[in-house]
Amino acid sequence: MLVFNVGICQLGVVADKQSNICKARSMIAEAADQGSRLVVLPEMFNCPYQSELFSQYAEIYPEGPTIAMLAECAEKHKVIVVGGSIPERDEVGNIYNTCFIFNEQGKLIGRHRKVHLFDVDIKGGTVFQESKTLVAGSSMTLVDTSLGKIGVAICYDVRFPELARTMVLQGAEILVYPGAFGPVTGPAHWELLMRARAVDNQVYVIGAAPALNAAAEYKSYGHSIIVDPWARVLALANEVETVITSKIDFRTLNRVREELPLLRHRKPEVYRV
Ligand SMILES: O=C(O)CCC(=O)C(=O)O
Repeated sequence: MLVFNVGICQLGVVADKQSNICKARSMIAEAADQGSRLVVLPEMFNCPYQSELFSQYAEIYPEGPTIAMLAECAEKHKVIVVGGSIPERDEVGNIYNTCFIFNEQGKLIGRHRKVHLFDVDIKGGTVFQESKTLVAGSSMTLVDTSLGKIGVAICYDVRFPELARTMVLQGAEILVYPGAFGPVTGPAHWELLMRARAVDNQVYVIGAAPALNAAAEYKSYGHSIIVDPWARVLALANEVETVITSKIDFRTLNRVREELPLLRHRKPEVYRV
């Protein structure tokens, strides 16, 4: 499909899992009512973003109320749902930061387990150790959909341009990043990174963040964003709970790639380390 709308549900995550699920359900409906064919949720939308809580909120596919809600909403509203992320437990007890992706029939078409875990210690700023409780995924996630090829990665994964480039070289036309940047790196890097991945790769980029919850231990920067292949910001939230939408038009992507043929001008033989 050449032209369609996409929506982001920037929901405020609270401690009560059931409330998060209900909120996601109603915001997906709102995005669909506004004409979105692809609806994106934020990282860890059923659970406060705290390592020690991930196990308590985790679900095992195909069980679990969050996973069931995503499938139901996709089928009911006939939309593709990129289900942000939730803690996922596998059969041997490992926990991943996982995005489940459902098509318009409510069928699972992809599952991205966050590849790059957020283990940082920024002096005077953010300290986070996802690897204390999470296991990293080990593969790239590209899904074929009725709207085109979509690459999905999660939050800190956006800092690795190689991942985005590889997805684009394999045909991705939209890169979707559920994320949850904080108050330190958010203002400094969130929009920059989303626009950088768009301009580097001449793709649409969608970054979906939770709204700011002032009572939460980890405070999301919000600022969900939709960027076009010329790195223009098509829609940008502030920090409050909201649905944002924008039109995606693949004629823009084709024109940008035709006029400025970056991807054809690459010289991979020069880039070897
Ligand atoms: O890369 C950043 O600055 C933030 C990353 C993050 O919050 C995450 O990966 O969950």
